[in-house]
Amino acid sequence: MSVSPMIVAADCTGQVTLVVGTNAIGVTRGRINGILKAGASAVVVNPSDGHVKGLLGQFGKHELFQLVNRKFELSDLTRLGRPVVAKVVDRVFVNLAMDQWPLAKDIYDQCVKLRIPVNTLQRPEYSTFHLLSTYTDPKGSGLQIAVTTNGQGCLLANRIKREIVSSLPGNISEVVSNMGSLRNHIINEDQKLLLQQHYQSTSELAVAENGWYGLADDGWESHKLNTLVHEFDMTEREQKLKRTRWLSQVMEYYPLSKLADLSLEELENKDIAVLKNKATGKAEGQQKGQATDIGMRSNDRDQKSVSLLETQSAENIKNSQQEKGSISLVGSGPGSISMLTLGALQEIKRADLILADKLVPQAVLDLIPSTTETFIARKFPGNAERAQEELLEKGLAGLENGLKVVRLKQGDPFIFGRGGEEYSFFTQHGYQPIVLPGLSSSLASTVVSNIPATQRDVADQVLICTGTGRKGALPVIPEYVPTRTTIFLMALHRAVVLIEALDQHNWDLNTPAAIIERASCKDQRVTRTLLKYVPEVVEEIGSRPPGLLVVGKAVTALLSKNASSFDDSNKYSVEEGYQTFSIDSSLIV
Ligand SMILES: O=C(O)CCc1c2[nH]c(c1CC(=O)O)Cc1[nH]c(c(CC(=O)O)c1CCC(=O)O)Cc1[nH]c(c(CC(=O)O)c1CCC(=O)O)Cc1[nH]c(c(CCC(=O)O)c1CC(=O)O)C2
Ligand SMILES: C[S@@+](CC[C@H](N)C(=O)[O-])C[C@H]1O[C@@H](n2cnc3c(N)ncnc32)[C@H](O)[C@@H]1O
Repeated sequence: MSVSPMIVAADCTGQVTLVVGTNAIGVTRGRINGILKAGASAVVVNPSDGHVKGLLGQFGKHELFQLVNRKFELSDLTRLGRPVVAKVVDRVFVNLAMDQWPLAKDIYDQCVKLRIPVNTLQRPEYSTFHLLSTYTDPKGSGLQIAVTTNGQGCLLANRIKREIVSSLPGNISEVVSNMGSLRNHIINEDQKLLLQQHYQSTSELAVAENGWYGLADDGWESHKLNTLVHEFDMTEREQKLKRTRWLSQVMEYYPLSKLADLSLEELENKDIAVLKNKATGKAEGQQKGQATDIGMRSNDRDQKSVSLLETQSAENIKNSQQEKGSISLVGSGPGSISMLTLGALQEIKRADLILADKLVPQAVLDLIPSTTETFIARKFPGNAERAQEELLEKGLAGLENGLKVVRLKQGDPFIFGRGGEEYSFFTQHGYQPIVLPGLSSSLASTVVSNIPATQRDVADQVLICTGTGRKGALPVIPEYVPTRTTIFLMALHRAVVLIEALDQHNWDLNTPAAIIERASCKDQRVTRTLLKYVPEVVEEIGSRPPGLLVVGKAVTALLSKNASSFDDSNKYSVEEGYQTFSIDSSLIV
């Protein structure tokens, strides 16, 4: 297995960092700056020279900066440090000229012996750690982004870091600050209360795995994100942890830029979370159903603040009292907008009211005109049924007010999308829904993962099956057919019980399997393995929802022999990313 250095965020508060030499003064200044910003003392050991004057001018007044004006001695490593660690320094940067490499090697050898982390400029062989190209949010939200190419060139790392930072929403600082304060508030309120209640009656305080938060963080361990919660008979603990769980779901699923506005009461409110533009009614001069330019909409969407949980604007209701509304159930495909049908695109443009699945990704949501009321169902574990009811009620209210209502569903409406139920609901209320098919993730995910769902001499049939039935029940387990490709949806959060059930029904556990997450999205991940390893692999790689499980020989049919042989010493392979081709925006009118 290839080795990659461990990337950590080291808390250096109060530590002592030695800087030996001031060669490459620009780098030295950067090092000192970084040390001081991390709350550590920077002790520069260097005989007087021009650089020293400049350094004193820049850092001399900083209480954590110290200059030792003399040649370096090895004993500095064990006498300039903190008394609490017997004066051994905590970290060393060596910035000596190339002709002083013997001293650099001596320092390195001594640091290794004393277990002091050491970085020697331009000498990775004399370094036990290296710095990364780092972005720190200047607004102080706490967000930091670090990139390393591990020796392939710091300029490249800098360029990649800039690309990543520029791809973030403009309000990312507010997103991080807001979500951080919500999380701390909830943990301090809910979990502390539970901790007190829970531990007043038991002696479990001693139980090792309960850290400060006191409770297993099922909200934060990603593979447990979708653990089943029995909606109508939650335990007191589940009730109290509901806000924690919903916060982790919102962090995982909601458009990033919208998290800056999420408020505490919106995590408590049983109603549907909404993404609604504060503007009332339609844009100036825009007639209902008239397509407007996407460029204007997308700018508006970023500039206008968006609030959650508001009812339909009075303007919309006034404008449409006189007409009978219409409803369409629209499949939005697996995620990439290149897989949106033209029909779906047109419905999105012409809707007055959009009721979206939480799984509909931001790329598709961004196509929605900024003046369109948009509601995202909060179908989190433990709230699926209630959110469904509220969504239908909102749809009915819109129809009765004469609106063009679009129920924007993930993938295809009739593949595990409750499309049939919704069709019946609206028909029973006197509205004839139009249903527009979408590319289901079940089949699209095999294509984008190079898995031919059927192929001569490999697979002559395909089965799409749920991993989770009503109230979390297991489905009727299908028979094992060696020439079948089986695609399990809503299955990864319960891989253990599902694979146990397949085993009990004589499935060959050595059948190739693929965990496909966020298919067709930029952060797609395809993990190939064998059926028997799936539960432990799911736990090891964590969850990047939504994801599904494909089982069958087709999983490795297009791979080379050695790329598809898995065993106890090589249990899985991972492919990251999907190079979606860019869509010509002139096609999106
Ligand atoms: O991690 C995973 O493996 C998938 C977890 C996952 C589930 N639902 C989900 C996802 C996708 C996601 O959130 O990423 C998310 C999910 N489940 C469903 C939908 C479609 C919709 O509600 O409009 C959606 C997407 C909703 C949205 O995006 O807003 C539909 C659903 N949930 C369920 C079923 C099966 C059924 O009710 O017969 C069905 C299909 C019904 C049909 O055939 O049309 C049941 C289900 N799915 C699931 C659970 C356990 C967790 C939960 O309570 O939601 C449960 C238990 C329950 O709802 O009672 C798992
Ligand atoms: C309730 S089903 C909705 C299926 C949707 N109607 C369709 O046709 O794709 C939700 C499940 O679809 C799967 N899913 C949806 N989008 C996905 C994606 N982009 N990549 C992988 N799996 C996806 C996951 O298994 C998720 O648990």
